Amino acid sequence: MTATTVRIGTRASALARTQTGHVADALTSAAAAAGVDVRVKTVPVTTEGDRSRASLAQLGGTGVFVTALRDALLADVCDLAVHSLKDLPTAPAPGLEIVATPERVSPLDALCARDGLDLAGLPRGARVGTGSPRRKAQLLAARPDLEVVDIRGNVETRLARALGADADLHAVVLAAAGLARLGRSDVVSEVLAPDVMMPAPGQGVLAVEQRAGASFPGVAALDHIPTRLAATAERTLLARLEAGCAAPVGALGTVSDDGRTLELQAVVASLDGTRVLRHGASSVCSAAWLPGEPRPTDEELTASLVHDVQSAATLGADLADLLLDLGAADIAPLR
Ligand SMILES: NCc1[nH]cc(CCC(=O)O)c1CC(=O)O
Repeated sequence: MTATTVRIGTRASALARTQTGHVADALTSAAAAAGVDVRVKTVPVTTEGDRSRASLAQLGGTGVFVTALRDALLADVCDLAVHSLKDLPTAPAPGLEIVATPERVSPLDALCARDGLDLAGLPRGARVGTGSPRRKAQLLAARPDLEVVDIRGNVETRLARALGADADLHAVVLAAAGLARLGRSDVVSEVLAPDVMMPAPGQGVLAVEQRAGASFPGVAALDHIPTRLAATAERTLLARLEAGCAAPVGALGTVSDDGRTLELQAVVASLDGTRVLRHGASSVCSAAWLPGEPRPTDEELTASLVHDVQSAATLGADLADLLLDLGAADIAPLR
């Protein structure tokens, strides 16, 4: 049997390489289970987001990590690209499609503080680092006394600001998923609950992107249905708010264990944390997929999946409309 070679483009950062490695391993196993011999070749790609020292807000946020990988896909330099879904603009990319969202790791944010302190235990006026307006707003809503410091850089650089020998901050806030993928969950002093720190839409979800219409063995099997439904609701909400990834907007979708309900919670906050709009809604799912049971075949899934994805999108759009009716655009700079 001849092996099919699949080229996966990846950014050079440790987080990107780890994420790509997870997907590459899962792809090789899924293809092998289907009786296909797949060799994965990793193609390194550099992006503006990796090169620049400017803050995310300065760079304009949306898409800085993504464009070079997408160009590589379109130029046929690679076959698949692995993105953090939360870094992907909500607008569809012409000529490309997201073919799989593997099972989500934790969606939540994590406080990494000196001396293992939790948020409530930080001293008055403590300096906490984050480059994210969403995290800043919610930190200030919980603890108005904190001094939130704008920071940038890869995960290790940011951790060093709070935990390194020359630390100048009391704590930093990072995505729990990124830390888990890097094997650095040991530095987490508190996983922040969504009623304190609503995560970014798509946080903790990986998106596997390809040229539209392409087909590589094993890739479709990487898709995790509850993850796709949650991500669809979160990202449709973000798109309907016309908000970018630098807007102070959080959202979290959760599929119930019986597969019958998709719950969506969302937060829109003012940048100084003094006003926080929080709402939730839910929709009914077909329960065609149940956690712990083997994944149905695509043929079995298609009709119910199309229906569930559509309901998830409607849930996100309706919750966004409700937030807009309640004054979301007056509270937060959405664009
Ligand atoms: N914007 C950078 C980024 N993009 C994805 C992750 C973490 C992993 C994820 O959310 O999937 C991070 C780092 C962070 O926010 O701490």
